[in-house]
Amino acid sequence: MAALAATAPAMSATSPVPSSISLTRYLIEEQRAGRINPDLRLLIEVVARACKTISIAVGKGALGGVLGEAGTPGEASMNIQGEAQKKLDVLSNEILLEANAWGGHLAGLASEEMDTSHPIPDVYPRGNYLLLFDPLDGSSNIDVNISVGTIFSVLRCPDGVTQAADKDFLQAGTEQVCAGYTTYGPSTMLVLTIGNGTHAFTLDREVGSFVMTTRNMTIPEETKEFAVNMSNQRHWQPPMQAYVADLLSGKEGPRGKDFNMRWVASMVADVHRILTRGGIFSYPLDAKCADKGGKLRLMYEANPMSFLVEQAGGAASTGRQRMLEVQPTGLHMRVPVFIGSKQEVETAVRYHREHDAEQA
Ligand SMILES: O=P(O)(O)OC[C@H]1O[C@](O)(COP(=O)(O)O)[C@@H](O)[C@@H]1O
Repeated sequence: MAALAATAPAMSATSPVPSSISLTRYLIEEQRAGRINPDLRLLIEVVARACKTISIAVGKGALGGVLGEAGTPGEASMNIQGEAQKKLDVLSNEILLEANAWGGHLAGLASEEMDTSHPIPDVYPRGNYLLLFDPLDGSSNIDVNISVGTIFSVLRCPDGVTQAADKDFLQAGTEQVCAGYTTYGPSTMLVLTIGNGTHAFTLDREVGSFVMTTRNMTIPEETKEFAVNMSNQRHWQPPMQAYVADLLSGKEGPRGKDFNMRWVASMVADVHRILTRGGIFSYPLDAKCADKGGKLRLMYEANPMSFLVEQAGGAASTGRQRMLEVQPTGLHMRVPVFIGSKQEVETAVRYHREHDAEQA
């Protein structure tokens, strides 16, 4: 499947789901339709199974002794991002590495929690795909029992490469063949795209399998709901200041309507809300993260979420460029993020464009 065109599939309204279409049945039907091959189907099944294991660990919480910081008292364990790792960050990472090492579908893995890409041990067969993941997104919410999640993205390994190196992962988001996230909240849900719409599956804990609960998630083009960490406002650039000031000025202001705000501080939870009922999520460039190019990671967070949102009729941008067309310069590259209802993302982009034109 060549680079993703800029258009999502013809949007059919969110379709009611006949009873009990399991993830396995959905993937087999997609394979029969020639939209995925057996290797990618099995890779998705392996990732889903790892997420079930993570869901059990997250669900145990303090009873499982998995809350709190990793490392030893007084010596936190830090990741490549310079962040103190939580026990569940480390455990989720290990679960995903172990589950995907021996499957034979991968030529390499890359994790938000690891400095460099992870080779497939020589003892195991290798495959043609590259898997990238944020093993546990929303870490700051783990110990306070708020939804967290796992985010993943699949790329093809360049031809002729059997053991992938970091450079082989540096492909634009348009090259993704699959993306998804699992959110560990009141229920555990897997949201997935292989480039044929975005679909939601809920974990049936009795049966132990993911069952489709929404086919063709569709994001309303317009919204009255925005998500941003307002406490960063003083650090924002002028176009972001102007955009949010107009949002907050309500129906008396230039936007002519009242907006409501939500901020879970777990990207998976905020984006899941947007995929379910619309909205815009933004983590703009601000003075605190300007030296890094942004707060959120392109490869593990922005790209997979952008593929899912575009496939649901939404849009995703850095504020100045379509997210999926950004050329990665490193595994841990960070970007500003505007994602969600199409017209609202286009409006946020327009504030940046007009500001840049005035500065030119
Ligand atoms: O702490 P802040 O500034 O509200 O940022 C919250 C954002 O950071 C994140 O937690 C970053 O992700 P990680 O937890 O994977 O580091 C996002 O999930 C969330 O949207």
